[in-house]
Amino acid sequence: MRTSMLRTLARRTSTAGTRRGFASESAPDRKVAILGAAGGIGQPLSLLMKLNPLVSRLALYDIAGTPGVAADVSHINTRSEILGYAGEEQLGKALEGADVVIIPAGVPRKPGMTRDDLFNINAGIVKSLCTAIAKYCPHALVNVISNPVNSTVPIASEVFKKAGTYDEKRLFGVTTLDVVRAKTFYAGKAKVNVADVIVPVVGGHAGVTILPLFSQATPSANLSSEEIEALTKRTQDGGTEVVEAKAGKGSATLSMAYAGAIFADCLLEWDLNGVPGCLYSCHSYSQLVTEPAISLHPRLRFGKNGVEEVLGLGALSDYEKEGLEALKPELKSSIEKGIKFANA
Ligand SMILES: NC(=O)c1ccc[n+]([C@@H]2O[C@H](COP(=O)([O-])OP(=O)(O)OC[C@H]3O[C@@H](n4cnc5c(N)ncnc54)[C@H](O)[C@@H]3O)[C@@H](O)[C@H]2O)c1
Ligand SMILES: O=C(O)C[C@H](O)C(=O)O
Repeated sequence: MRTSMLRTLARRTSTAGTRRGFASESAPDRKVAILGAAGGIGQPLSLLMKLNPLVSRLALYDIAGTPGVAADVSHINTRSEILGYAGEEQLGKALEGADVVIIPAGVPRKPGMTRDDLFNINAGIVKSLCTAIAKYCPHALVNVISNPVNSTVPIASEVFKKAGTYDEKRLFGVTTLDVVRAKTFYAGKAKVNVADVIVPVVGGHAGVTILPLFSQATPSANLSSEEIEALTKRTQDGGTEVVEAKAGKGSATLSMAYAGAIFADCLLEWDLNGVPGCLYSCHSYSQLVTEPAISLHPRLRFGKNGVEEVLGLGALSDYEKEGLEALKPELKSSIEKGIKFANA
């Protein structure tokens, strides 16, 4: 269902000039803030969020470079008003009244690095941005993209706990890109229409902590265990595949912007607008933190107050059961590292 978003957006924007071409005035006012908006992910994500008719105000914040991005994006003839903010002194204004905050701020990997190698720089960035979120928009839904996600989300939750604003139902690590990849790779191997594919992915967002559940993939296909293992490995190494192909010029940006945009769209439609009975079956890393097991659940049901129900893992194959046991120590230690940093 999510994959139809861009087609829908394209259709809506292509009818510009008609009443239907823009979000109706009756759609609720929704402010989305992107922190790190001038970066490799931030720019295409700003574009995609500008195309989303559920957004009425889009605040683009970065330490520098946002006036240009904001001027550029603001010329697109869609509903949202674009607000550009640069420099720490403008962070509060960027966040005030935000319903959804998306954080792609921070440094990306180069070949040979792990995501955890980014911790020293990105942990501090996420901590300070979340401190500001707690102050200026404590009830926002917060989507953390900055790596290492397995540690930055715990940092965010600790900051919010200290500020008294923590709501486990409103904080998300964006691992949607793993789902996007799993669907693409599975469709290619199973020779099925990618638009029809559903693959739950559980765990965290780094190497073996990413666990795609191909045994539950639909449409089902008769893949061999070798093929399933190869698909699993490719999904786990998808980020590295891009980092190596970019050869020092960063990591996934365009596919990440897409993944970040569809997840935010899901929250805007299903959570904030309370569309009933919807199930987002492809993500997430939520409600985690002190209890890693909780973060392993892939399916979330959204309601007006964020996550309303966390559904179970479903039946796992023996291979997936092994993968699940293998990922727990690394995920747990990354979570603990984040918690320790936030409380130091
Ligand atoms: N969760 C995922 O699946 C996923 C996927 C891809 C990348 N990432 C991560 O996203 C992050 C960003 O990647 P990128 O390719 O866009 O990097 P980038 O270097 O191109 O952009 C990062 C942006 O963050 C900004 N920034 C730095 N400090 C900031 C601060 N304190 N406040 C606001 N903005 C700040 C920079 O100015 C820059 O514009 C990296 O940590 C990367 O590892 C995560
Ligand atoms: O691999 C990275 O460093 C970026 C991101 O986490 C990804 O999965 O593409």
